[in-house]
Amino acid sequence: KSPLAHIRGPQKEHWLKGNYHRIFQDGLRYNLDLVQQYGGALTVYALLGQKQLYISDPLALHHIIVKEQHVYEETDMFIMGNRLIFGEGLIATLGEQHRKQRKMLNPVFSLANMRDLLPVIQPIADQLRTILNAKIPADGSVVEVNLLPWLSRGALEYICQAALGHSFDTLDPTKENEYIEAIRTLAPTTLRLIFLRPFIPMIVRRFSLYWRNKMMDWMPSDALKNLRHVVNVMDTASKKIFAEKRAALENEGFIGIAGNRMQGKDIMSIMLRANASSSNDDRLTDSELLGQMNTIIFAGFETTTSAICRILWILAERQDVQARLRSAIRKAKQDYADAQGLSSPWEDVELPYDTLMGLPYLDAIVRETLRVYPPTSLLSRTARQASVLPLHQPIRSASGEMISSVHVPENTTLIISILASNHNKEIWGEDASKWRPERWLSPSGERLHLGDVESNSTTSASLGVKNGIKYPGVYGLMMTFLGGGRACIGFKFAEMEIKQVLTTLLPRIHFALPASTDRNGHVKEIYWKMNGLQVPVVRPPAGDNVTAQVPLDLRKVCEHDFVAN
Ligand code: HEM
Repeated sequence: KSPLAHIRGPQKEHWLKGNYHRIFQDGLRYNLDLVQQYGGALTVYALLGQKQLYISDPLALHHIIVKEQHVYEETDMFIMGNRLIFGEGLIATLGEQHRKQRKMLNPVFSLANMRDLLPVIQPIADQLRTILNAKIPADGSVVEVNLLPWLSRGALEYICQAALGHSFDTLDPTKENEYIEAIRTLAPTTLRLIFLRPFIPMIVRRFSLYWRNKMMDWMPSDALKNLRHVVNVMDTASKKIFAEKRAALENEGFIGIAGNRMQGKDIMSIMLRANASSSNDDRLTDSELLGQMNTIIFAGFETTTSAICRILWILAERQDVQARLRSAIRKAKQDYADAQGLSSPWEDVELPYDTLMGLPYLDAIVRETLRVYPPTSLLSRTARQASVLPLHQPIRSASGEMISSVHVPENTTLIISILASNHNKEIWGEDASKWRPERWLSPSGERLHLGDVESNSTTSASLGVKNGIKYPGVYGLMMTFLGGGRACIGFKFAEMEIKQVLTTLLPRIHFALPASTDRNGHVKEIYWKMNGLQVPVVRPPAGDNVTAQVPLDLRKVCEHDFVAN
């Protein structure tokens, strides 16, 4: 009998899909209810009835992602699938090879390098604002704009310029670029092929590249052929950029494609320089360096787009919060302009990195949104050997006794519930599921968060710590960017980008939920699906519940859009 048999969980709900359709598709409430009913460790049925563990207990997660990370690794399906698409980058390697890559790459994402990258993303955020402004009527009336494609194009441009030091003019839809199109279509294409993912390890192990290509030719799947095209385009483009940077490094002593603003301060250039000056043991191969390029761009694009969309949607709904945030941004920009003797309109003032990152109310809004609505809500791991997971909070077993550890058989798949961890009432309080940015602020409005990896403080006042128990997350002790050796390497970049976009858009643009009605009198109601990532759609009857979109009403900002002094 499986040691998992006595761990409780929901009944199988579909002979083929188990509970997966409820968990991964549209399942925010479903996921939270599971944990409410069964606790921090439960079993669920995956495809074809396989039992998996679903974990949100803080101590168990500490074991999975920190203490026994070598046991609980990414699944073969994830690693092999990513290797086929991205090459030998961070999300396609395990164990010692992954550790070596992180050793090289962690310093590349240092605070000092983020400071250097802020001036790169500022003009792009300005360009986005100019584009949106051009759509807004000058007479103060409202226009409905689907923000998703614009925020997504912006996110792609920030990460391409930051990672490659190269502009693809992504915000100009008239300038088509094959590489950008490939990156943009990658996620939807792989989503269409999700049913093939479980077979990837078997196919990779049994068939050579020649036969895999033949199988692709024979299979009547446009999505599969499109994926092969996308991968080829990404591969060709990344090799070309890589060769240019390598040549620049060798010829000129710094890396930078002619005409770029970066002068070798982009992520790839920093990485190439660090690699060139490292010892033989630490040095990454060309194929590993190349593998990071598309990985970083892909990992940093949809996630931040989803986060920015979510914040703007919340601000559109919560006009009081929008006004308070806009006022805080005005004050910060005016103060900075006064201190520097700047004469430009306050709306156009660019805040330096430390001021931007230190704005308390902005910080509270970003943190609270990423906590309550983590863009990546669920992750998988495989137990590479049998192990025991201790639990902070005991659970009731199928036979009724309370147990405080779970025996995990070798090859068990585990689901890490970032969502349920961030909603844990024991850690975050009874109102854990409520979006309340004030929880990150002291009564006098100062920043309260003490839980970042850089912070040494773990006082009892610290948010995210209860009686010494905390999640091992790198950001505010929440699990949004994970923790341990595979934590998100780009979380500081994501935070900077989100804050820069908000401080650029809010001074001139007012956001509201769409108010106009269709011919049947229905208003568009935005609903967030949970399909792996959080995806905004418009609910029927005004929408189709499928097409990803964020339609909001935009207008010029006027004086009553600020908090009265
Ligand atoms: C709000 C935005 C973001 C969220 C919520 C997010 C979340 C995450 C999470 C949960 C992981 C762990 C995945 C796993 O273990 O399977 C991860 C890994 C990763 N993220 Fe992010 N991320 C964001 C933005 C970014 C950005 C902007 C970049 C690049 C600049 C980036 C680059 C990466 C990379 C390369 C990894 C793989 C790390 C490794 O395996 O060592 N992410 N991210």
